[in-house]
Amino acid sequence: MTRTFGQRLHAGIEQYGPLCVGIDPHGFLLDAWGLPRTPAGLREFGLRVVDAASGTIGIVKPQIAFFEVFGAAGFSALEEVLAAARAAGLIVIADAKRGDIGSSVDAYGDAWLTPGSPLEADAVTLAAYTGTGALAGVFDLAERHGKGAFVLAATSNPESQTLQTATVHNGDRLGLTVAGLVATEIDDWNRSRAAADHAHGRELGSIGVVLGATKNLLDYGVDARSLGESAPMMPVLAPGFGHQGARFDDIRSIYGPLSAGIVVSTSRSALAAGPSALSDTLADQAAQLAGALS
Ligand SMILES: O=c1ccn([C@@H]2O[C@H](COP(=O)(O)O)[C@@H](O)[C@H]2O)c(=O)[nH]1
Repeated sequence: MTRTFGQRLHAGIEQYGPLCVGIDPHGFLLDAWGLPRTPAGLREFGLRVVDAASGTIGIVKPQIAFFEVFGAAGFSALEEVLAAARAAGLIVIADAKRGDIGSSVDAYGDAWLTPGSPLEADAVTLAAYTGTGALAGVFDLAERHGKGAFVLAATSNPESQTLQTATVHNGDRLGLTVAGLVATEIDDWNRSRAAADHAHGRELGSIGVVLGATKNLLDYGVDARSLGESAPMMPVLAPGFGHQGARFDDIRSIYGPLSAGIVVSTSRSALAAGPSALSDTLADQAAQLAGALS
């Protein structure tokens, strides 16, 4: 029986903690790492992050945009990095932020989540501007293959506020913010799947949301306290630490009970350590995180 993504994520967090390092080959980081700003540089950068993460933490998150810059050659480098990360037993979240009408977004699901696909990852990030219902085909595909997805709800950037705090003005979700609506609908999805598949007793759902750590979630209309009571609990991908200003010590106050299913993402604040110190830096960050969550 294929384990669900939620089960694999839960096991990974139990073993290594919730730290996830981004594979974000910014130009300034390639320079600092002594690597060229070319597809070969990206490949080397990605493989070194995989090496440093392997055996130290459990999750990596390649930022697809940096690979896309180089077209086919960038994607070829990415394919090697994804394969190496998965072969090392890391959980790979492709931060691709895909979204479209259902008939097209399904193809994104095929690309990122189908076993054997050149870009196979364990989970992909999605954007719900077309409505979370449009993403249902990807959620179904993910479930069939033991994969996952994280849907943008309250993003960490300052520009997100006006759109994501706009309120729903009709239907049975009247008064929810856009961020709250996405989080509620994803929570509902996980609960409906658990009900359909009760025998597995899942601890974490397989479809999660992105909730930026730089935000007061209640201001965005996301009630972490009530969402955290759901079974299975919706996993949360949490960017915004370090470079964007959020601190591990604030996790419990930001995410409340959702902290139990959180994936804590750091990119620049870890990667700035450079390739030879990266493994130690990740170990330090993982220890700080464990302290903050104890
Ligand atoms: O709301 C969001 C969604 C995604 N991200 C991505 O996470 C990393 C953050 O990088 P840092 O260097 O740790 O700031 C990056 O890939 C973003 O695209 C996000 O920051 N916020």
